[in-house]
Order: sequence, then C-alpha cells, then structure tokens
Amino acid sequence: KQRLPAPYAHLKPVPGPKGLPFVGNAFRMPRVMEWKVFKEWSNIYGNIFKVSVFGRTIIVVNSFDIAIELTEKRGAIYSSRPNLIMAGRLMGFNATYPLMPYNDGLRAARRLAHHTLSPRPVKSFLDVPETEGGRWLRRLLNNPKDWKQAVAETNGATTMKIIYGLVSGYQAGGQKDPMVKAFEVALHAFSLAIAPGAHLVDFFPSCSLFSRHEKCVAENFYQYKKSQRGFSDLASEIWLTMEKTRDVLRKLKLDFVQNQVVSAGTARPSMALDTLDLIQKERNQKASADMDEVAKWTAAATAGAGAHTVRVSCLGLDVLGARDVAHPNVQRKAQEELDRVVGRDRLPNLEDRPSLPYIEAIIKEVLRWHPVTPCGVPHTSTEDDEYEGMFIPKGTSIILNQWAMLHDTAYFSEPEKFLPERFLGDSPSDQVRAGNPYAIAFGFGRRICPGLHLGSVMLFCFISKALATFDIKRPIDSNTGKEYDPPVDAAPGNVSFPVRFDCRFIPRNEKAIELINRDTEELVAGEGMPIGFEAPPESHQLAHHW
Ligand code: HEM
Repeated sequence: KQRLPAPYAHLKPVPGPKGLPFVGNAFRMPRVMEWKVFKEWSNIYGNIFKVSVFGRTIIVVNSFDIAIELTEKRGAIYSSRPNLIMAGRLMGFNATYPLMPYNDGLRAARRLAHHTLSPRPVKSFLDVPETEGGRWLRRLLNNPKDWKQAVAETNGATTMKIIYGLVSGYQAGGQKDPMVKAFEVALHAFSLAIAPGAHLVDFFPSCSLFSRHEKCVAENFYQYKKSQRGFSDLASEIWLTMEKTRDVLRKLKLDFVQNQVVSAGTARPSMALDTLDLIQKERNQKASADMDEVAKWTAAATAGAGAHTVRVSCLGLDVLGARDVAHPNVQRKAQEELDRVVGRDRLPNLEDRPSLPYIEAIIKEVLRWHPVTPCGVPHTSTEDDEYEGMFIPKGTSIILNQWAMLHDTAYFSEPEKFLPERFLGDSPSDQVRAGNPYAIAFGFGRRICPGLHLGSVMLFCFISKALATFDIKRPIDSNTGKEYDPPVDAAPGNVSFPVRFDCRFIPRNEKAIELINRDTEELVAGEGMPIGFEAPPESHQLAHHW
C-alpha cells in the first residue's frame, strides 16, 4: 500500500492496474498503439489512472476536462517534461526546447518561436506553404510512385524555408535534401525515444553512477532486453542512430543562424533572422549573450518539430484515400466543393479557405481520426498536488491521451468512422472546445504546439491542392491485379506514422495536369548545402519504418 506524505495522508492514490513488486506494470505496458490500450483501461480505472514502471509514476489522462484542469488551470505545476535519459541525455535532445523542463530557457525559446509563428507574424510567410503545396503536386505528377517522399519533401521544405530562409547556395526541398533527411532522422529518433516506458535506462538514471560512460549503460540495457525479451530491431537501430542524431543536432546548431546574417543579401525573411533581430534589439537594453545559443537551438528544434509532423496528417489523408471503399464519398464531396467554389481553372489558395467548409471539416477529421501524437508529448508535474481527492506526486509524468479524447463518444459519435460531416452545420466543435480537434491535437496549456497556426495553414494548402488535382486510389495487388485495402495501423513511436501502406495518386483529368504544369513552381535540383552542414550518413536506416 502506497504511503502518502503527511499533508496528503488523507488522500487516495490515483487508481490503476495492480503491479508486481519492483517492476510495477512494466511488463504490461503496451508496446504499440498504447493509446487504444489506455482507453480500454480507462473503462476499468476511470479517466485518470496511474501505472507505475520501476518505481516511476505515470498518470494517464483520457478526458479533455481533466487535461484542461491540470495543464491549463494548474499550468504553473504541470508544464514540465520528464527527465528522459535516452532522448535527453544520450541522444542530445535536452538542449532542444520540446524536451526542456519548465524553466527560463524554455520560456525564452517559446518567446522566440512565437515571435515568428503566432498568428499575426506567420502571415508574412504564407506564400511558402502556397508555393510548396503547388510543388507537392509536381512531385506527385512527376513521380507518383514516390508519393511518400513527395510528402516528406513538401513538409520539410516548407518548414525549412520559414525557419532558415534561403541560405546562399542552398535551396531547401530539393531532391533528397540533406536537411530534410536530417530532420527526419532526428524526429524519428525522438519519437521512438520518448514513447512511454520504451527505454529501461529512463527508469534507472542512477545506473550512470556505476559507469563513467552512460551510453555503455544504455547499450547494456539493450543487450539485456535483447536476451530477455526477444530481439527488437527497433531498439538496436535507435542505438546505432543515437550518435548520428547527436551529430546532426550539433551541426544544425553550428552557427547556422549567423550564416543567415552573413548571407543576408540573399536570404529570405525567416524565423532565424527574426529571432536575431529581436535579440539584437533586446541586447541594446540588457546584455544577454546566452540568447544567441537559445536562438540557434530554438531554430533547430522548431524546424525539427515541424519538418515532418504535418506530413503525418497528410499520410492520414492518404490512408483515407487508399481505403476509399470505406469512405467513398469524402473525396467526391471535397472535389465537388472545390469545383463549385474555385473552379477548374486555378488551384485553391488560402483566400478560398473561408468558402471551403468541407475541406476544413476534412482537416479537422484528419487531425481527429489519426492524431499526429495520439498520446501527446508527456508533461511532468513539478509539485505535489491533489486532484479530486487523489494524490499526484511531484515528478509524475502525465500522458495526455489525445486519441481517447478525440474518440470520446460524448463529442464524436461513431468515432472510428471518418466522417467530416460531423463538423458541418451545428457541430459541437463550434460550441465546446472538447469537440474541436484543434483544441486537442496540438497539445495543451503552456506547452501547446507553437506551430499550430502554421500547421493548420500547411494542412489546408497541401490537402486542398491535392484533392483539387488528384484522385487518391487504393493500391493494386501485383499478383491478383485487383485493388485492396491497405492496413491503417500505426508504427511504433510517439509521433504516429501509419504503418507502411501504398496508394495511388491519379491526376483527375487533363485539365489538372495542365494546371499543375502552368501554375506551380518548378522543382529544383537541390544543389548546394547549408553552410556548416553535412548530409547524414547514407547508412541510416530508421526511416524505413515509415
Ligand atoms: C499537424 C501539425 C502538428 C501537430 C498535430 C502538432 C502537435 C504537437 C503536439 C501535440 C505537441 C506537444 C504539446 C504538449 O506538450 O502538450 C507539439 C509540440 C511542439 N510542436 Fe507541434 N504539431 C504540429 C506541427 C508543428 C509545426 C509545423 C511546428 C513548427 C514549425 C511545430 C513545433 C512544435 C514544437 C517546437 C513543439 C514543442 C513545444 C514545447 O515543448 O514547449 N509543430 N506539437
């Protein structure tokens, strides 16, 4: 029986599955699609329950109201991040603000990010997602089989251009862009490293006392896991990539922002320039040499977090297209709306957005049906607390189960179905926040995604342009020659990429091809390399899981 500290002795512990001595619930922790298992467990233990893994408490929150109560109303004590040895110290993500505790460094980084990404300033960058959305169509047209690469390049190039602008000699988003690739490596490693309960080393930080080389400790744990629990390809791949990821992060930081200023004659406006400008102004008031460092890391971390996340939602849309038998009318209705409002003589653009409610509804449904981070990014409490008569100790990791909230039948009837119509007419999404995917899918409180507005704009540009010009069809089985339904499961990791699947992008008609050739910018060869940056090694294999 858990003993509570004196001032909280009258409280109950948060309920949860019974665990074994010492290991707690470690062996019951789901390895894939944990959000579904957590939702099932909430039927037994309630919308807030506890699991413990090797003495560490993790609380899972499955309801929007509780998430808001903790992360917004009590934001002062629920806005930190867990101290993750694998992702933070071993992989080097500690220096990036998505993993920073709630401290001055984090606040400074978020302030810099908001300076460019909040709704007003981001308006001056909207030409980028428009142009890159057009280029996505070109990529799809030129090489339809490589549609996954096309999504990656489009998302990566858009983010990269907004964060870093155009560094002389380097055009973001070219074929096999090294920066886009580097961020893919970094985000994937991050995603795998922060999955709940994924790494034993996270539960034994004190092990580093026994070794001067923490990474040897981590490796030993992997060897241990390998012998005890069957070989995990994923674990060994992360291990191999850790060093490389760290390298990539170091290089991205390397005076990258200053290079922007040096080449300011050719550089586009960018977050990098914005932040330097802001720092310069503030420096005139008070000296803050550290801010240069903060600015470099903020740019790298924001690019890393944004370079591939919108892509997940686009992939969600592709899954939908690929399974169009299950959702036969969605594309037809979207295309009917696009043809009626925009016509077939031009591509849709952001000015059309208010007149395209069905496209807007699709975006909301994509965010809801296949959230980018179904379990959110864990928050951590920094003080002991009481919630509804239950004790939540300081240092508890809080998993905000977005998937459960976005599949709550109180707000979304038949939640497993892809039904954009639920957001039309008198939809609860307009009346209650709990019914609006934007209020959930981008996280909560003081850690809410700073890329929300940009993400939303990118989703509109990419999805509306693709649906205006292409039909997304089910793949064809090469043996039978017949169409089939690909799976819709998620690959392991905190950022939920769908498992490998295939689909076909077919131009809707000759007019669509004409439009793409006439109205979108040509693709560039991707020459040049950002100054001070090397491509990640070709040997990197992680991406194949996506
Ligand atoms: C569909 C698109 C996106 C979704 C669904 C999404 C979702 C999220 C979520 C759920 C979080 C965690 C929030 C929390 O801790 O409660 C987050 C954090 C973050 N996102 Fe996004 N994101 C998207 C796009 C972007 C873009 C485009 C950028 C940058 C340009 C970006 C940058 C970040 C950063 C830097 C953080 C860390 C914030 C912190 O820890 O304080 N995201 N995002």
